[in-house]
Amino acid sequence: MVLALSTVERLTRARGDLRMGVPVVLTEAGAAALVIAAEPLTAGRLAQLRALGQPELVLSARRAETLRSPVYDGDIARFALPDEADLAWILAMADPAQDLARPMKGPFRPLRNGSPALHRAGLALVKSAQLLPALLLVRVHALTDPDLTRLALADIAPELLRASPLHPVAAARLPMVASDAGRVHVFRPEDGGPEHYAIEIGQPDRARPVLARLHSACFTGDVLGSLKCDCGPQLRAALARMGAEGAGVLLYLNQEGRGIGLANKLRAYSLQDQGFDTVEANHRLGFEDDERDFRLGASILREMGFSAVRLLTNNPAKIAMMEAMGISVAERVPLQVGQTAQNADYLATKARKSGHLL
Ligand SMILES: Nc1nc2c(ncn2[C@@H]2O[C@H](COP(=O)(O)OP(=O)(O)OP(=O)(O)O)[C@@H](O)[C@H]2O)c(=O)[nH]1
Ligand SMILES: [Zn+2]
Repeated sequence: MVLALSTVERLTRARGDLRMGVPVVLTEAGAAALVIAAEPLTAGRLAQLRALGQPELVLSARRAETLRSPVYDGDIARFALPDEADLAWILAMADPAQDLARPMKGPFRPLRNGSPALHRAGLALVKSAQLLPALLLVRVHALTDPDLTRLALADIAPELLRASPLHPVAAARLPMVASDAGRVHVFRPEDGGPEHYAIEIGQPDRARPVLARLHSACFTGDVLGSLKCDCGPQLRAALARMGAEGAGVLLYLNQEGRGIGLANKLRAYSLQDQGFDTVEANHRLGFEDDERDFRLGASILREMGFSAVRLLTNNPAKIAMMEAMGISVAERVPLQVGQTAQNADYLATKARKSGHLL
């Protein structure tokens, strides 16, 4: 008997492979390519790739623009990998950490012939694995290695890379400082991705708009008391308000660093120490300003039986996404706490560039 894996199962496996530094096979109408993420690349794997053919380096357009290299393929850029390029060169192309100290010098050899479809799909996959958006691609003809995960181009559709349906797995009563009547629910996505949590306070009436907060994980702010952002005070103020009103629901979404993960957020913090603001830092790393999928929050709310919220937020994008997902926002409840000397510039940048309400 043959057990065929579903597309979602192969996508999840591919993300794991890429994070380990294992190549994945992408196919499209007879063409095939091996892709491997730049971040976990080793010298041994690089040598194996070179033995198979001429590797191409793929970066996001944002990263290529930072390197002042022309971009021919819209949101991505392809380069010939120079024969003399070693691991350090590839990492310096991928990671902006040393951009100022040791600027990368061109001329780079951008590629513009042939279809960039496999390159683009590979980069989306690498990014969804929360790795720096940079990869090597080698075109191959016949591929015999049955151990490698294979994906067809159609498997890497944007909707498949996003959060998959979530289901409740466990819940328990949790008395908290903010309220005796707390209950924590864990939701697990079908694609094996990170779990997300709902903290229910009291017994909110499902027939009326519930006081709700969509909180994105911030290890540095929530746990360490970082002064660089306002997340910790926002988390505690939201719970306190729900405790005072006697009812509410706070979703704790594991979308650390606006969806780029803690490692990349710390890379962004290092760039901020070099003088770039929070948005510029994300762009230099090759990410968009905000890589979160707020549909996640709406689906958990719906799963819990809520259809209308009084949303604690200063972010209009969260309100728009709730409405688009059929959760009506009866009221925006501002959440302005935790301003410090160290986060004044950060909050001002969010207001100026990301449309946050003050
Ligand atoms: N990439 C990146 N992420 C950051 C930075 N500072 C904070 N974060 C992350 O930003 C997110 C903030 O989450 P929220 O407080 O839910 O979002 P918000 O968009 O500010 O909206 P509201 O607080 O609801 O107004 C968390 O995931 C933090 O980890 C930064 O400088 N760079
Ligand atoms: Zn934070």
